[in-house]
Amino acid sequence: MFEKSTWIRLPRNVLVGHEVLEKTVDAVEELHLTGRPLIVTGEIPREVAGNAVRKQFEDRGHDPAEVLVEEASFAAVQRVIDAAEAADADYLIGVGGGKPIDITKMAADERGVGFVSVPTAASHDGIVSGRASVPEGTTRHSVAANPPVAVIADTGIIADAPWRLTTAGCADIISNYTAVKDWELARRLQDVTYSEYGGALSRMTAELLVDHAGSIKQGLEESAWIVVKALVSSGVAMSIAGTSRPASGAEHLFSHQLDRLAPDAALHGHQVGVGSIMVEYLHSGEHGEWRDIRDALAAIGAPTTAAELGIDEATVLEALTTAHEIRDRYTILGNGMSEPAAREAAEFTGVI
Ligand SMILES: NC(=O)C1=CN([C@@H]2O[C@H](COP(=O)(O)OP(=O)(O)OC[C@H]3O[C@@H](n4cnc5c(N)ncnc54)[C@H](O)[C@@H]3O)[C@@H](O)[C@H]2O)C=CC1
Ligand SMILES: O=C(CO)COP(=O)(O)O
Ligand SMILES: [Zn+2]
Repeated sequence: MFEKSTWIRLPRNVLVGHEVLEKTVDAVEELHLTGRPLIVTGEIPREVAGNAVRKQFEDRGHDPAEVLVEEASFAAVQRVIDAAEAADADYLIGVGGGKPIDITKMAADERGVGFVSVPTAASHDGIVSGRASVPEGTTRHSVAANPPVAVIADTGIIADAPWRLTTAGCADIISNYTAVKDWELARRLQDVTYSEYGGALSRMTAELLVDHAGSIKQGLEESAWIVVKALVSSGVAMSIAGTSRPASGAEHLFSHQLDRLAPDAALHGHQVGVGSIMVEYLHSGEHGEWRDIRDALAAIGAPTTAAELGIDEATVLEALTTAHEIRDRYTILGNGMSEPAAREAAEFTGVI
């Protein structure tokens, strides 16, 4: 008897392009979201877009409340829930990079209200996804949450953001290559549920981005367009799969461990990119495709070494040898790498 079922949650309105920020209220009204919004943002994103969003709602007779968050943590989620309760907010608007957007996503889910995603940087593929990534103690949760009901990605704002944020988003996409390999491996070895569509979409997104690498250039709004479209596509792959697996394998475990060992040393996307070089080496050996990953990262100007990340050799090795402990997710790391094996992989690939 056929007993499978799936529930794919996707955003309804996805606006990407020039000056779409001005259409935020239109996109919200079209969804019949009514009542009071709570804008969740950080210091910089507030300047870049939050204040403009706030004014737009005020001009249209809404009365937005606001709360600032800077870190991805369960305490920050609780602060946003408390702020939403105090303001009697009917829906939430996350404005910023990956952290405010993840926090907004979880707080909205907890309160059972809708949320709108307003990315101010193309730095991560959580813009559209129904997942949030939050550290807690020695572990890192990939939390299921409802995806945004609307996404407003203004390519003018995103093109003006520091270039390193865009290269981080590209690297987050390039890491899909190894994430999908880990997922396939987990299917073969552990009978983990695999989605052909989620895997194929994720891999195709990385391939398209690499094919367009030559047109991804600093200051060009068209580059922001290419990268945001890829981030949307990668987020949809996660939603189709119902897990972050299509976009998060051993290279993400490595990055999550770096976040613990060297907090705020480097951007999420840059860390997963460097992780991806080594993880590809572990998958396919010295003659494998790790050089292609390294060269694709270098072509868009993302870091390919520990030194470029600003992280020392010992920390890289500790992150590699302990990454498998971060969560119960089977990857090429298996039950863990020995220190000599980690050193060999990091040295052979030129990461250290
Ligand atoms: N939910 C999901 O599926 C995913 C979640 N993530 C999570 O997202 C986070 C990483 O995202 P990031 O954006 O790197 O972190 P972030 O939100 O900390 O942003 C990085 C920095 O860029 C600044 N910034 C943002 N927009 C700017 C602009 N227009 N101009 C100048 N500065 C600007 C922020 O203030 C911050 O200092 C991590 O917590 C990661 O785990 C990453 C990928 C997928
Ligand atoms: O960063 C991610 C995809 O790019 C997802 O991270 P998690 O697996 O921690 O949810
Ligand atoms: Zn990521």
